[in-house]
Amino acid sequence: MASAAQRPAQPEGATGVLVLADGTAIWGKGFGAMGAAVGEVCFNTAMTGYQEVMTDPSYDSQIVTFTFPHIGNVGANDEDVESRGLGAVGCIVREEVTPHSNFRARNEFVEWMKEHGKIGLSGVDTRALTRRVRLHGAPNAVIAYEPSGAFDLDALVRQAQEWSGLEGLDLVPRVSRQESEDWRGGHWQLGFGYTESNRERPHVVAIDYGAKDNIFRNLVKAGAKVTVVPARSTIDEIMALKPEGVFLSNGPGDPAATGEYAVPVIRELLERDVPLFGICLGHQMLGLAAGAKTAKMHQGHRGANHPVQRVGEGWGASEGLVEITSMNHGFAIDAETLPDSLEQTHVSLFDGSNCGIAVKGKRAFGVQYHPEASPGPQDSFYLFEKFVGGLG
Ligand SMILES: NC(=O)CC[C@H](N)C(=O)O
Repeated sequence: MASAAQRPAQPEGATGVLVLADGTAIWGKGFGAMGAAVGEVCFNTAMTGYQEVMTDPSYDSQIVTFTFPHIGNVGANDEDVESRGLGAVGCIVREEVTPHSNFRARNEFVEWMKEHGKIGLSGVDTRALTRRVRLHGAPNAVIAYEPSGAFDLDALVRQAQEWSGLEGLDLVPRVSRQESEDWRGGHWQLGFGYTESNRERPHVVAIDYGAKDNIFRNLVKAGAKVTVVPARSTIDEIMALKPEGVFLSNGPGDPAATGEYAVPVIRELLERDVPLFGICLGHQMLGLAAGAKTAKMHQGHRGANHPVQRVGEGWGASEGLVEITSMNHGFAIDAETLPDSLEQTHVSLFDGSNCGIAVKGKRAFGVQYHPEASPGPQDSFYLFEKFVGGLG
């Protein structure tokens, strides 16, 4: 740990700080909610969609460094959110947030951050921080905002050091719905907002491990009736809803730490030949249920421009098709551990890591990336059509 003497002095006017578990203090200007929050520092390379990123429940216990320097300049609205205020605990940005300029804005980003209890830090050399994450992996840290500028750095360092880290941590119970929900919202249209659907089938039961709302909107857009159920729903509770397919959502934390309640249910669904579609955490847990293993990545993949190649038979492999995708994950299925029952359908063109699996002989597949985008490109919508279109 860096001693107080090794740390650069607090600059004049600094009201925010990021303190890494190794004792490094990175100063800036605080905004949003006051206080301190612990999490893993990651970086996201998307140029747009900061509200969606900040409200993606998969980011629970993470502090997002935005590599794009101008964040907050389209303000905040009530529509571009992916959950009811869950998601990242804080964000780090290069430039100070300026007043918004956008016809859809209803609020300033700094006010919105405050209302959602999220801490912001601006004026940080985000290139240097991103480089540090790339070279040394994602550090545990505390982000803190105190308008008076009075910080107890030693206490913040201790807080960062005492945190368990994401590996082995199950965060799903914190973010999952506690009650089932009849989901009706469809896609968004300029001037109309979100559309509504009254379809009754095919019926998809979506297990909420910390889901992004746009996944449900995409299922609706693809023609499904969606019932969202809590993460700890039992196999009997799920089957009582007579699902024609079950969707396994994204979510925060370590997939291997959910093994006690989520993975056995997924294994049972597989045995009963229920069609399955998993995204991100749901994909990882589908892999675990089928016998594969997951591992923590060095720095993870987060952004809206990640190229993925289709390599599976019947998935466009022969045409060499590539999708540009939205990603947010720090764990991945280790392709070396895929059992014979699983086929690798997609791989990352950045590092060759696993990005898709299909269970041979069953209608069950998953992707590591976010085909619902939000933010990001919509190249992968075909996956929703493939899942919903194949039901019933
Ligand atoms: N977006 C997600 O579902 C993330 C899955 C998992 N928490 C990971 O970081 O890899």
